[in-house]
Amino acid sequence: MDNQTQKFTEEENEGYIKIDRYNEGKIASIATHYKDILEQLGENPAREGLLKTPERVAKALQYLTHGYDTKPEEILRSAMFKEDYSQMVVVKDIEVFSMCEHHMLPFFGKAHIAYIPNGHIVGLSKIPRVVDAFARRLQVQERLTNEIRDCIQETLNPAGVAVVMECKHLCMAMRGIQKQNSVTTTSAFTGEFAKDKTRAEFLRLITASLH
Ligand SMILES: Nc1nc2c(ncn2[C@@H]2O[C@H](COP(=O)(O)OP(=O)(O)OP(=O)(O)O)[C@@H](O)[C@H]2O)c(=O)[nH]1
Ligand SMILES: [Zn+2]
Repeated sequence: MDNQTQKFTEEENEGYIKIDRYNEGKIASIATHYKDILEQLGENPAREGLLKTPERVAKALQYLTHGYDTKPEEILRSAMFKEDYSQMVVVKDIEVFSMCEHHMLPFFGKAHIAYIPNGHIVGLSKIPRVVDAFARRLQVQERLTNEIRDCIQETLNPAGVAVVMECKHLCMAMRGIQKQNSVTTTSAFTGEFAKDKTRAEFLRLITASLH
């Protein structure tokens, strides 16, 4: 890879990325389009405050979609440990920032995730890292919820996975229907969480965090 195509530094085989370098070619191209967009909006891209805006927006967009360059399964695989623990592990109140694929406006909120180990546990930080890997793409909340569930289920092979996500969508708040307080809840379960009792225990553990 040359400097034009290598935009981020991949951390040693762990599938996630640290943004300390942008794809300069793409930044320049996206910035050119944003200069045009500013003009179309009736702005003057040559005024001082806007001079660097097209480039800033291009970098921000590249950051906000950097999940495409991650390998969520490898994030999990990089810290899986054999452990004889078979109770529910819950990581709750994970901040989520994503962008809806319809309007490219943010949606954000929290994810609550549980799994029941089946021989292996995973490094706790890797669960929020998987959330970010899928959230930092153009998404709908439903697909984001399912992708996180499927990645954990298929990679860690636990006895069950539960994902509950609550988000506010700015495309519903600052435009369109303009409902500032509505929150969307999505959920996805596998394995043991299909059972009412297990699911109820998970929901009880996250109740205080729910909207
Ligand atoms: N199911 C789902 N819908 C979403 C999500 N994010 C945004 N949307 C919706 O996507 C829909 C797109 O509908 P359209 O009618 O094509 O777009 P629009 O004319 O801008 O619609 P309004 O937002 O109602 O003004 C809207 O209803 C949005 O609320 C999401 O994560 N999940
Ligand atoms: Zn939207």
